[in-house]
Amino acid sequence: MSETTTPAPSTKTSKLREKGRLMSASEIERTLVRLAHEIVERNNGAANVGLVGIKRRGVPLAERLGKLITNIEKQPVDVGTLDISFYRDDLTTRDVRPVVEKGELGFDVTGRDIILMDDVLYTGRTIRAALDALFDHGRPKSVQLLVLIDRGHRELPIEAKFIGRIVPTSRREIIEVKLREIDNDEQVLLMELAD
Ligand SMILES: O=P(O)(O)OC[C@H]1O[C@H](OP(=O)(O)OP(=O)(O)O)[C@H](O)[C@@H]1O
Ligand SMILES: O=c1cc[nH]c(=O)[nH]1
Repeated sequence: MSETTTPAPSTKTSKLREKGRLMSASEIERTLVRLAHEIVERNNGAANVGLVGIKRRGVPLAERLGKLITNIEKQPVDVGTLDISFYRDDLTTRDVRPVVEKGELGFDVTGRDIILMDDVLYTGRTIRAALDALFDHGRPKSVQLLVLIDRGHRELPIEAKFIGRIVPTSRREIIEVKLREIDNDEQVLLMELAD
């Protein structure tokens, strides 16, 4: 993947201040229950569905949705992982390239209805890289995108089919999704770059 863009201000190099909480733990849970039902409804069940989470926070989302769908449909659902990391050329973050890390996805995606999932959808570049990576593993029948938060500012023609919450944002704002499996915390915060 050789592609450049001007990213959101990096949470790793910039001072951020909290503007408010967008979702609590119980709101995240209820949203995932709703999304599980939507996936089943729009795919006429889950027999051909496979879930693929993008590291890092797409992975616990995929695992949780896998359990929820299994409970609804009373049959197991395949859950896999794609590892997309960002290569930042310098710490001023003017130049960012999504990099696909080599590794097993976990199941054969060929002919399957794949629900690709991540925590935040912003420019769409992570998803674009994930789609390339997914097709390196096989040829799905369909790929449907699920995100917990859609914050707008797309730079590519990529849209989610399943959305937890649409949050209009400015480019100075950042969505921080915290999940207990990774962050030992569970909430969604709206942050802003401090002056
Ligand atoms: O639509 P995009 O502009 O590609 O942005 C969305 C991506 O940004 C975040 O990852 P981040 O780089 O913050 O890494 P992290 O998940 O490891 O914190 C988020 O988890 C998405 O994967
Ligand atoms: O606000 C943003 C933008 C990209 N990725 C995030 O996690 N939050």
